[in-house]
Amino acid sequence: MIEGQAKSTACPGERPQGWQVRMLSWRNRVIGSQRFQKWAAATPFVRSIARRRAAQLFDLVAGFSYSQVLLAVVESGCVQRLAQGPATTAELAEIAGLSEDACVRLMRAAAALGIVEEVGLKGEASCWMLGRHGAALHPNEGALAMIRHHRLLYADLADPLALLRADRAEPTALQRFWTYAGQGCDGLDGAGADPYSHLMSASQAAVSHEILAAYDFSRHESLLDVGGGHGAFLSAVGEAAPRLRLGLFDLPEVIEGVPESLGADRHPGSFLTDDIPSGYDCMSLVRILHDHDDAPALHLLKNIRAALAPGKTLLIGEPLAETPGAEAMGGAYFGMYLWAMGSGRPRTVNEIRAMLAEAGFSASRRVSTRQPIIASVIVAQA
Ligand SMILES: C[S@@+](CC[C@H](N)C(=O)[O-])C[C@H]1O[C@@H](n2cnc3c(N)ncnc32)[C@H](O)[C@@H]1O
Repeated sequence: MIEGQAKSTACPGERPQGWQVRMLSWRNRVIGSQRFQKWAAATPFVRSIARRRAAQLFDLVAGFSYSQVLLAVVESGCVQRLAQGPATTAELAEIAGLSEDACVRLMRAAAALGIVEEVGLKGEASCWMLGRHGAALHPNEGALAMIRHHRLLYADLADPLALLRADRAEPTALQRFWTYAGQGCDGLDGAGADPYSHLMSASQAAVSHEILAAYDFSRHESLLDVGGGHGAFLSAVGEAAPRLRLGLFDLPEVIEGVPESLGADRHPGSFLTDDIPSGYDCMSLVRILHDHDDAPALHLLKNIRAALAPGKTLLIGEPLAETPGAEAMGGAYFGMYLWAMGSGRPRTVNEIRAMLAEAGFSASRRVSTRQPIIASVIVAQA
């Protein structure tokens, strides 16, 4: 489904000003007052709102602990074992290398988060199966890979103020992982690209699913995926549109790992220092633009514009900042992740459209996706 107009995302000028700011200040004074809090807790109907808000605030305070419970049940192999059916505490304790006491503590924590559920089986003291979140999670290899990968982000965020005060001048765990990040055009180093290329391939299925449900590539003759990694996105597009001629542009070290079976033309190079090859009527940037600060991101868009004939198409697919209903994903998750990575920022749809116009694209529009928390799509015409 294609929207004619980009959905409006607040620009700084559209944010609350003047009397609205005074109203918000009044609201904050009321919410923060002990008298109001006591009144809200004691008043029927308002009480249920107050409880919900208190629970949300508690989740904010304790969320880091929830994420570590998730890491423990995934890394221990318990989620994968429970995907095959219920298991006893004794069996899970053995798989996880834990005492039964520790295992019960972990499982109860995971049950409270909806990852597992405690069930009664005849003759067993305690037995467990997957909960709602565990059931959704276990077949999602990409999400499981990201949960493990988050060890690095967790380490970088151990002292969040120190991370921010370093102003990206100190090396971080994430910067060492994403070897191309934070090095600018001159010091670019794709060596050691295998770990991130595998992580990207593992987490690509959900992204290509969203993009392919939103956009029909069979209207094109050829597609160059810029920053295409090991070709997971191209492979999914190739299945959906078998007549499309495929090309993949990425750093030479990454291109080496592209399987022959992909059947795509390979173009090794850096989109920051080399020209993008021409001769394609569509190009894609999937989870690329947000990796780069504004100057290199604009350079990349200009580079692509120069390689596309007038009227030809660029598709950008990535999660966006200020996505309604998924604001925390953009500002709080990607904002901090990309800061720690040393390069890039999440952008709103309007920020990307403004950059596309500056790069010389004649038109752009947002295409709705079913799960914008995974990927949004912007399509531009050269
Ligand atoms: C976050 S990954 C996304 C990979 C893929 N598009 C996906 O969604 O799975 C970023 C990709 O951009 C590539 N990349 C980073 N800097 C690059 C550059 N200067 N030139 C070409 N490719 C680059 C990386 O090697 C990596 O494959």
